[in-house]
Amino acid sequence: MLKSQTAARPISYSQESASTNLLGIIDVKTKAVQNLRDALKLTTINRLLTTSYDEDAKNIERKIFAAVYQMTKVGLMEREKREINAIWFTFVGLSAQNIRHLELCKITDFNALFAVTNLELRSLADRGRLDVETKRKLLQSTVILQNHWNALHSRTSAEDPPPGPSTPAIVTTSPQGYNRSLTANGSKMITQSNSMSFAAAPKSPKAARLVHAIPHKWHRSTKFRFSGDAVCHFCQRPLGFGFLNAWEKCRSCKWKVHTQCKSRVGDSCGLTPEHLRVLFDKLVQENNGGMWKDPQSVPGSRSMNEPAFQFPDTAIDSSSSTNSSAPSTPALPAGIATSVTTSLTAPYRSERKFLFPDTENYPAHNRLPILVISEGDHPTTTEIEQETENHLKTASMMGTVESEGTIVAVQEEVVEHQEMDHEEGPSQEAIDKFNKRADGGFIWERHAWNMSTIRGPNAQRHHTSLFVLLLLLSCVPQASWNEVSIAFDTIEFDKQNPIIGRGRFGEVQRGFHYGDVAVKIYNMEHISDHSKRAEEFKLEVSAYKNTRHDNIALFLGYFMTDGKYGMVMSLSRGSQSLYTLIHVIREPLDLPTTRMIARQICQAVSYLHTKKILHKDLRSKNILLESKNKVVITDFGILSMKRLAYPKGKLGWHTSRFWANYLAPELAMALRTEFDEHESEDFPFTEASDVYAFGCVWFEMLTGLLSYEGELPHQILLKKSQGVKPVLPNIKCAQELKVCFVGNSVPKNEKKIYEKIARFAKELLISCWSTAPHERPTLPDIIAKLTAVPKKQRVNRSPSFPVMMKSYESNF
Ligand SMILES: Nc1ncnc2c1ncn2[C@@H]1O[C@H](COP(=O)(O)OP(=O)(O)OP(=O)(O)O)[C@@H](O)[C@H]1O
Repeated sequence: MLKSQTAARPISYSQESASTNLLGIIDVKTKAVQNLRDALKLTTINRLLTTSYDEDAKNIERKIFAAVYQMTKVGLMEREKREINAIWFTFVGLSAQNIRHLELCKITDFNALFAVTNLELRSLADRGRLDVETKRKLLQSTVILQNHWNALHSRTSAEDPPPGPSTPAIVTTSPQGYNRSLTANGSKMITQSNSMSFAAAPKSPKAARLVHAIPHKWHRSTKFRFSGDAVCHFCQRPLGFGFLNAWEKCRSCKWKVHTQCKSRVGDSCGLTPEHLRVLFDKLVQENNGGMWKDPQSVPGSRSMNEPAFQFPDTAIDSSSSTNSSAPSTPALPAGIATSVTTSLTAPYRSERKFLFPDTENYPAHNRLPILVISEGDHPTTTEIEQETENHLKTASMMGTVESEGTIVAVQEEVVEHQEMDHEEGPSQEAIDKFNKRADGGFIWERHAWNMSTIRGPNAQRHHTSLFVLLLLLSCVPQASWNEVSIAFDTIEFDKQNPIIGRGRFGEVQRGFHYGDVAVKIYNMEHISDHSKRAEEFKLEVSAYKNTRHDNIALFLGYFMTDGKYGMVMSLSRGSQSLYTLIHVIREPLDLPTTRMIARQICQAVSYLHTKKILHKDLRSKNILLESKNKVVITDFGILSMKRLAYPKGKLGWHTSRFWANYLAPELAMALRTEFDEHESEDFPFTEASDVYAFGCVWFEMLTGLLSYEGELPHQILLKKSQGVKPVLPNIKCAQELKVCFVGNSVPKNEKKIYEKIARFAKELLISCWSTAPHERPTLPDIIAKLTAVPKKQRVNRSPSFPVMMKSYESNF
């Protein structure tokens, strides 16, 4: 039976060459690979992928998988893993181009292949424009491979430590300075998809569990709690409100528990953000080649408000046990499963993922952060609550993706009158704080945020410069602030049409001050201590004050008068942003224009980075069209988590519309449900997160669409946290790029150049969207690439381009 089938379906050329190539590797890993070669000889791809195959075929299949599995155990090098992966894909029927695409999407070995969910794989296949049949084969073969993998794993786990696809050695470093090497044995997969029936993975032997002992650092809260909604992480009962609550909070893992529950929690607090970062580096960047794992599978999910990473040894209540009756597979949030009701409290789940042993149950407080969209000035809390409620009701009723809600509120009158000191720089207190930081142990300060400092791992490198900057602010003769201070009453505001627009952090008015100017009046209500507002405002403005770049809105001066805090800048004549051009006027940009704008954005942001300033809010709305061949960027360094948390309430973050669309995955992962002053200081904005945002703007210019267009903010957060990248939709951009995304027919004689340009555009996009921040290109790299982009002989011009942008051909 077996022989006759083999004879009927000879191995195709590609399979033969696949197995021949394989031999090169196999020489070194003889025994294991010999099995694979034998197995490959016995079968054909068609049989492998048919759903109704007979017993013999199944046996052959098993042999293949057993061989592949064995092979992975013999300790392959990265290159070999990559090669085998490519051979496997060839064997499955993927073309070299398909394989290249998957590799670009970080599917370079089995680990990476198994780390993506079925849905993600489908999306990757769509993005790579795999034809229907190849896509089917890829999906099906992956499921089969994984299925066998699990079966083999369960058979061998008793004898060997299972080498499964997500069993990396993890090294965590604790603040106490000890290193430990952890091996996540017994990785487990769960499935919610009916189409997949993975063999149940066995529980790992007790001895192989991770041991994790970082003592909690409890401190008793003396805060007055307005809301009684927060629950004890241990017993899940309310913590209480007012002063009548007796609860304590761990400074490391942020668990809040009743005092009486504390003794039952155990003394292992899990992973601090620092641990998480190291762990992520190991898991995500090294093992998965940039693909985010499911937040539940790695302790990094702590950053999404999950509880500390608890292992069975330290399990604290029945709900965290695998034997618990608590549902371990809660509903998939909307946006992942198509018809699932939108739920803001839905825990993160995905179709197929690895879990560390005994960790799949997380308590119910594991929530997605809520983003309340506010346009214009700060809405009142009631408005926000009402809006959110309506929003949720609609979303849950419809079960579909709807557009974002918008709250536009009238600016509350600023009643406070404050004594202003025009002459002062930041206070001595602020400078002392920075001194302290420069001296020794680094403390994240709120000022550091607002000063748009370089964050995260780079901070150590940069805080000295920050200190220098502050020192300059204080030591430079007072005149430097005086020179740029403008008396409010010397500004003439346009009486007819004063307001240019309102943003989340203030409004921009048209004015005259020795020429036309734009005056941005800041909301400073998020600083409750009035005496600190001026200082805070100056720190924000200092980011502008110290910049001089052709593509950055020109700072002319500032004022602080009668509770009004404002900045005067050059008026961008069109008062039109890139956002308006792309999404309101809906102007398709031709390639030279796209390239020119992109280059100018990169130059400006790169300049900010050299000044140790992070933009933190780079998006098309903050890119103004200054003239026909010039853009300027604004709104940099203003965004802070404290601002987003205002007004305080039980609800989440009050963000501008589409804020989540531009948020780098690591930021989405770091976003918690509640604002915590100490945690938010550590929000990981970096140069790389600015590069990610640039990728989104690049995407917008290419496609005329926002990334994740039409999706609700929390769905976007969820997808980002799971490494699901936006699907490339139909492209409305210039003809030369269309070929890349939708394969439109192009003149034959220009096809090659079109393809080259398109490939460049796409690769730039993919690299900026790398999940691992360190894999994103730097801005100078991007500028170099943009400069080298192939040029087309004839430029397609957009006839309906706005007045200020008639032609850019001359630039190229
Ligand atoms: N220098 C400027 N010249 C002309 N128009 C400007 C200038 N700066 C900002 N604007 C316009 O003023 C409006 C409000 O800008 P602002 O930066 O306050 O908010 P936004 O970016 O639109 O919204 P948000 O900050 O909430 O995302 C925008 O339409 C923007 O294009």
